[in-house]
Amino acid sequence: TRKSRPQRLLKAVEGKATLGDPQSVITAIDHFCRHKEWAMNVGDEKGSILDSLVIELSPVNVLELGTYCGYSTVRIARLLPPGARFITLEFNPDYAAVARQVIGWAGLEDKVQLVEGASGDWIPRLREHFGVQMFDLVFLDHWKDQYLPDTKQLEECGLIQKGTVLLADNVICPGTPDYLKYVRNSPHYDSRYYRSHLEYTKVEDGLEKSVFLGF
Ligand SMILES: Cn1ncc2cc([C@H](O)c3cccc(CNC(=O)c4cc(-c5ccc(F)cc5)cc(O)c4O)c3)ccc21
Ligand SMILES: [Mg+2]
Repeated sequence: TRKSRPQRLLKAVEGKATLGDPQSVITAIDHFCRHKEWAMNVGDEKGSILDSLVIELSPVNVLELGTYCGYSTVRIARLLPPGARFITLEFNPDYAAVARQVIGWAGLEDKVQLVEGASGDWIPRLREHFGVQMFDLVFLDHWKDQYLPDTKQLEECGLIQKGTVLLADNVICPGTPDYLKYVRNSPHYDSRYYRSHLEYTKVEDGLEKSVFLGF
């Protein structure tokens, strides 16, 4: 059977990137998606905004919802301080299999814990299973209608505390209207929109950064 898009993307990494060099993995994926076959990675333009926020925050505990092929996982993990803990949740086993290899090519497997399963099932178990108390940064990039329920569940589980930064991809395209309304209207969040473009296109999209102010 024909290879899947994630498998074709992985082939491009294996053919172009240098083993153990995260930047070459990022460059190989961006080149493949811009010139060969579009894929829903956060991409280079929004990725640069993500980079600057990770560098500024220097987070110790990071959660990513929606690994896909591991592109944003590599972007984030390559910038984390030693001893940081990074959990990324992926429910699709084919995506998870490709992501493990992409993360491995970047030489970042020791910095990332890829957990196979759905966010809603895992969020209530992160504290006792991984001994994590709270997250400094949560990157939301999974099903767009899951951003809001998962944010509420993270609040209820005490995994979002004063200072936690939520960074949401695709708040314009495909769009996350209910989530956006919530974080922008809630007195408990200080929210800001970083205008950009849908990965590898001229279509408007952007990232929403929301800092939890405490209850
Ligand atoms: C519950 N749970 N827990 C873990 C978990 C993990 C997943 C998967 O990683 C997964 C699978 C399919 C879709 C997504 C969401 N991503 C998107 O849908 C998206 C679309 C576009 C776009 C934009 C314009 C188009 F024309 C087409 C697609 C651009 C983007 O950047 C995207 O992120 C995520 C799903 C649910 C999960
Ligand atoms: Mg996205």
